[in-house]
Amino acid sequence: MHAVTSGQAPEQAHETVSHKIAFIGGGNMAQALIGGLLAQQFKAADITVSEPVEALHDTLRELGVKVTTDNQQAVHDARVVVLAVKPQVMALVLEPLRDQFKNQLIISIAAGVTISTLSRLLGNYPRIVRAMPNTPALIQTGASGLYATAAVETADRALATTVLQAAGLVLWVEQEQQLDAVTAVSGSGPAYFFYLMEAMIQAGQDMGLTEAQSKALTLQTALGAAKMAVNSPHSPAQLRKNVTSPNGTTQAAIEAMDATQVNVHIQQALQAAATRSAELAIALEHSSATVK
Ligand SMILES: NC(=O)C1=CN([C@@H]2O[C@H](COP(=O)(O)OP(=O)(O)OC[C@H]3O[C@@H](n4cnc5c(N)ncnc54)[C@H](OP(=O)(O)O)[C@@H]3O)[C@@H](O)[C@H]2O)C=CC1
Ligand SMILES: O=C(O)[C@@H]1CCC=N1
Repeated sequence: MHAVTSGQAPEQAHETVSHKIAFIGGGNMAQALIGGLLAQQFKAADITVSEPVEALHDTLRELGVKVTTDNQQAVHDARVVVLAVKPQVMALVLEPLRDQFKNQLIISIAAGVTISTLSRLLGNYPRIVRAMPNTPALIQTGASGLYATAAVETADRALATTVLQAAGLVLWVEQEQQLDAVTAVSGSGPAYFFYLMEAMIQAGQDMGLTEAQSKALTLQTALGAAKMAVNSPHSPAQLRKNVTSPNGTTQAAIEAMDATQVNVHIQQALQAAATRSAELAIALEHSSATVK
């Protein structure tokens, strides 16, 4: 795997790039990525979002971007097209766009939709990068896994890196299958931490704290633990041991987690996410319509 951390993008990315970006689908993940782009060097006037749900238009317009319901119009002048619709509707979305791509780099962020499926749906259009970002993109602390076939040129890889780097960490994988693992770890990952936060906030309340108190303590602890894990030379395992005094309170908590094999359940949960990603890939491989 090749990691490209956030910060200065490769030099090629800044050559003759107009940065005109079209998003097909303007939901949660598109909005998160747009938030990251706007916080970096990208101009709102260069971003067009095609989104059929009128209720989302005001939210999108507040970001300053152009909003349309016409996918063909959105992709027409774009240099980069981000496919940000659900995997299940990708075939329906791409069918009318099949002949619209001439000079655009396509970045698909849809879980489980393979390059071969995208390429087939687009009449063998070659300039496709798959990316798996996550919602902290909104605050430029996202993490994205990227994959492209060997046919995709360096300049297009650099451009994809530039776009996703606006959202945070970029990491290229060498095999497309690894995107299933990326999806399980970081694509879906924010949800697992929110799930843990929900449980901790509830536990604090059950033990006598107010909701506000428990929430404040839980969120600050999550922030502190994440910052320590990112900045410390020690592994997460060592940092955990540092909190765990012999026969103390943390040991009691960890023993309770080990007794019910919480770690095994977490591994099984991530495996389920990766399996679902692979299932979507298989279901969509020969599809020309919607898939469950
Ligand atoms: N949410 C996340 O954390 C992440 C999501 N992803 C991927 O991003 C993609 C989008 O996910 P997310 O943003 O959560 O989904 P959302 O449902 O929030 O956004 C997708 C939007 O696309 C709209 N849409 C449906 N059909 C079309 C069409 N024909 N043309 C244009 N837009 C259309 C949807 O409208 P409607 O509601 O009417 O269908 C919806 O508003 C998915 O493929 C997902 O796998 C990747 C990484 C993380
Ligand atoms: O849940 C999903 O399918 C999408 C992909 C990764 C995060 N959300």
